[in-house]
Amino acid sequence: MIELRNLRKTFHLNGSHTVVADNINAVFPDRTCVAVLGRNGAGKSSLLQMLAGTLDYDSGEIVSTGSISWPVGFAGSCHPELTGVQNVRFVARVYGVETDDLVEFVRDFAELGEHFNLPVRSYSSGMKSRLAFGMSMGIKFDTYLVDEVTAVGDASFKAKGERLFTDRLRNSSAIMVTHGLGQVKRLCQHAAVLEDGHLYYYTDPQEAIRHHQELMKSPPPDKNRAR
Ligand SMILES: Nc1ncnc2c1ncn2[C@@H]1O[C@H](COP(=O)(O)OP(=O)(O)OP(=O)(O)O)[C@@H](O)[C@H]1O
Repeated sequence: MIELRNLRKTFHLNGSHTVVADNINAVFPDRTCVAVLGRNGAGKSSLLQMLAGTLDYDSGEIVSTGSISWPVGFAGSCHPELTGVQNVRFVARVYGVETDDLVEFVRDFAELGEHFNLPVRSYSSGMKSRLAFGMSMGIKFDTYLVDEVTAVGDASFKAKGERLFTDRLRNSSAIMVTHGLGQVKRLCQHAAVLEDGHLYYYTDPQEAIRHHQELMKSPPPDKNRAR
């Protein structure tokens, strides 16, 4: 379970202030996959980073009862100068899991071939995502944070990724940022919409999708206005 209590986050850049979380209160329950929808720039990735503990917030609290993954997404969470294998070994040690088991799991899942033994800086963005997704899914977390990454690869790879993710969801939760509404319907039991610093939480994903689609018809709010 993860609970947000009056979570507030503002970015300050060149004299402008962007409020991405305006005193958000929400509970993400155990063993539930929750989609986070919202327009570009709403603050979805920032929210995942705050949940992972990699981004500070201004005020409020994030209370959690279990382990939380790093946010798995396109923005590489791997060291570019290390090979795929070295990155996996490093992560295995950090999270205290059996190193060889995780290497074999990721080798099998990510299908990187020879690249697995080459520096990550030589990978395509899809390869990096496959490596990061494989590493994350190879470790048993109570909550997986996923940022669009299941959209990576060709149709058969996507299906494979989704099967693995679905398997993990039997025992874990996930908070998944996605623009893929089909995926929300297939994978998520709940969904939330982030708009103008507010998080609208729905126990029926269809309602969240309707809300999101309605919002997308109107221009974005002025995030820089004083409040
Ligand atoms: N380090 C930063 N400094 C200043 N502003 C930032 C920083 N990081 C993000 N922002 C701004 O905060 C807002 C939210 O960004 P974020 O990446 O969280 O949005 P998002 O909903 O994930 O967007 P997308 O759907 O495009 O990926 C954007 O306006 C972005 O420009």
